[in-house]
Amino acid sequence: MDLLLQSARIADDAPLVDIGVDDGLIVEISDRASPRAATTIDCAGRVVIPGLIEAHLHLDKALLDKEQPNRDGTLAGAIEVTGALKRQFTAESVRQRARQVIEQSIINGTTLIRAHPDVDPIVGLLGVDVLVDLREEYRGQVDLQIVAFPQEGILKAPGTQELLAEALRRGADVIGGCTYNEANLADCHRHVDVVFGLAEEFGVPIDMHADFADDASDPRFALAEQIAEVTVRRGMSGRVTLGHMTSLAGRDADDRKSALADLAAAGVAVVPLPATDMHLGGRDDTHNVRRGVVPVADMWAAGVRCAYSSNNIRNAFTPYGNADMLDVGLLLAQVSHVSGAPGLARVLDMATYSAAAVVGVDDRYGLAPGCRADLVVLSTDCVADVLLDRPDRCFVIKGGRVVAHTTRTSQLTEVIHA
Ligand SMILES: O=c1cc[nH]c(=O)[nH]1
Repeated sequence: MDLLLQSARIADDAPLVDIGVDDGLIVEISDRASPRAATTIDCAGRVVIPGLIEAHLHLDKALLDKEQPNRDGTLAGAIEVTGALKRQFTAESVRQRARQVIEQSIINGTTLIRAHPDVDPIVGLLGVDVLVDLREEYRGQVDLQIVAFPQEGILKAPGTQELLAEALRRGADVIGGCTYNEANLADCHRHVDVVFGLAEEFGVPIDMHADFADDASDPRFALAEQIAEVTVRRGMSGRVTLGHMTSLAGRDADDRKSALADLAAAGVAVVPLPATDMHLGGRDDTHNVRRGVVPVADMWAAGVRCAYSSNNIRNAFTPYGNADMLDVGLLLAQVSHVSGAPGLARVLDMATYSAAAVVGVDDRYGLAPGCRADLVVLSTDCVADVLLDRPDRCFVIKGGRVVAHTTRTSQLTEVIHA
């Protein structure tokens, strides 16, 4: 056996287990596995979870906030500032910033990142090319999926459709979209058609930014039902994901329920990005400022497959973040009025099992014999408290190999009484 995790907590209502790993896979979970292993980690009752999945991250645009912040805090402001900064991007600058965030992610227990590099006439395929290289460089430490993302629109930025096709030829795994950045509703519909056409031509899944606005009063930001209909008609159920979808929060309850029912029936997944959605949303509200995050309890009730993610790290879209999925999960819980063990477990599920289904790697994901050994040992002894405790990622294991560990120099902390 290559690796043995002894005395691991994988459920609060069951005894501790030993987890045996061989050849990159979990081969045994039992109350006492054979102690013969090349490497043994004594978990001493600490929680082990499957690797965290960052389902939506703009690595190419990370860490730009010191260069130029977003002056008015709006989505339009973020696109404008970043559009200007993009003109100075070089392969080296993108690589260096992306590497920093990839390594932060690994240290924080992420074992798969779905990255959305911009593809447009400003940057061309720079981000895609750099990420294709980084996908190889980090193979075995973290899996990278690459989404070709038309941030500037497709109809609005002529030449983008051809660049998207070339990105897929050069190795992008997923076709992206950005419906909200088209000039009118007809172009939004054409945008959706182009994206589905490319998905069919290249046999790839779809992951679009859509309905990113405070409310759905402008039909350009109310495409949920149309995308659900196209998904079913074009036989793409289970292969379409939509990021943001914040305008769902601004619809009245019945309308939202109906849109979510359509998305669930069509097998369309939704990924809220709470740090960005809250930061950019509600900017015109003078009182009772909106939270601007799609209500997760309604998605759960409707049966919509969902994940959450960081989206951006420290740039004009999101001037926060440490690429830490547990941090973002706690934010999502707080923003969404989620409390109690069952609710918090569902939020954690959105970063693990449900996220694995969203990005299409759920076949051998999890804590069971036969699953890939992508695991995180946390400095807490209670599964229900994983989000609340903000635990250290003591060991991060990718494909059965320890790829990061955090060692506290002192475990002793105490209050000094007068
Ligand atoms: O369109 C968007 C929205 C959020 N973050 C981005 O990078 N792009």
